[in-house]
Amino acid sequence: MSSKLRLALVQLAVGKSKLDNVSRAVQKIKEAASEGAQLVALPECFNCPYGTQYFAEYAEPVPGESTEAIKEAAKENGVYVVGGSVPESEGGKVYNTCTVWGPKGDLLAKHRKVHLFDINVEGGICFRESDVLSPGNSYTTFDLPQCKVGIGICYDIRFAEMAQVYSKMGCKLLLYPGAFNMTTGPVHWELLQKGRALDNQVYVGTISPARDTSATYIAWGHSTLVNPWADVVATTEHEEGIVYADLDLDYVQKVRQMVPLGSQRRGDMYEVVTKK
Ligand SMILES: NC(=O)CCC(=O)C(=O)O
Repeated sequence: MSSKLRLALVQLAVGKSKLDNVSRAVQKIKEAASEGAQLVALPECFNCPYGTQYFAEYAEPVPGESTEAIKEAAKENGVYVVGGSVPESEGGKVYNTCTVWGPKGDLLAKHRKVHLFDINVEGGICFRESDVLSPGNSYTTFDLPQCKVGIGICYDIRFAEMAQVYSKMGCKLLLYPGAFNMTTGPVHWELLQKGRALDNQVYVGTISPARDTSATYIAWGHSTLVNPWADVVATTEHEEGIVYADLDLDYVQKVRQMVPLGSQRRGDMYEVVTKK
C-alpha cells in the first residue's frame, strides 16, 4: 500500500444561493480529481453563508440535497470527499455537520461539531453558535487506504485534547473544515494548526471558505496543510482556489522516530482520558 496521498483543500467562494454553492463544490471536486487528488476536502458551511442568522434557514437533513450532491460527486470522480459542513436539521435541532464519502458513494463518517463557537473578543468579534446550534458528542474518524483520518470542525481545533484522542486512536491526518475570522484568523489559525501537528506528530489540514468582504462574517481564508514537523506544506491567501498537497505518511513515522514523544510520555504522571 502506498504511503503517498494527494490531498485537495477546496477554498470555496460561498454566497447566499445554496444551489450555486453546492454546484460550485461539485465542480471543484471534479477539478481536483482531474488533478490527481485522492481526497478532496470542502470548507465549513460550504452550502450556506456562515452566520447564526442563516443556519436554521439553510438546514437540511443528512443525507439531504447538499450532502447527496457531494456523495454523487465522490462517486462520479472516484475520490474520497470530506464534505466540509452543512447545517443539519434533526429532531427540531440544528447541528454543524460534516459528512465523509468514499469513492463508491458510501457514507464513511458523520461529524457534528463538538465545541460550539461562542466567543466575545473586546473590540473584535462576538459570536454565539450555541444560540442556534446544538453540539455533537462524538469523535469521528475514517480509514483511507493510506491512514486513519480524524475530523474536527473549526473551533474544535482549539481543543488540544480532541486532537490527542485522535492521535491515540491512530490518526495520522487531522482535517478541520473551518471558517476563522478577521480577528482571530491572523493570530491563531496557523498557530493552532501547527500546534496540533507538532504535539501529535500528525499532518493537519484546514479548509476555509474564500473571503467575502460583503458578508456579515468575513472568513480568514488561508486553507493550509501542515506536516508533523510543523512545516507548512501548502497554503494560500483568501481567494477561491484549490490547495494541493502531497503527503507522505511514512514521514509521520520518521518524525516520531527522530523525536520519540510516544515512548517518552509520562503515563505515570498524566493521561488524556476519553469519557464518551
Ligand atoms: N467557525 C468557527 O468555529 C470559528 C472559530 C474561530 O474563528 C476561532 O477563532 O476559534
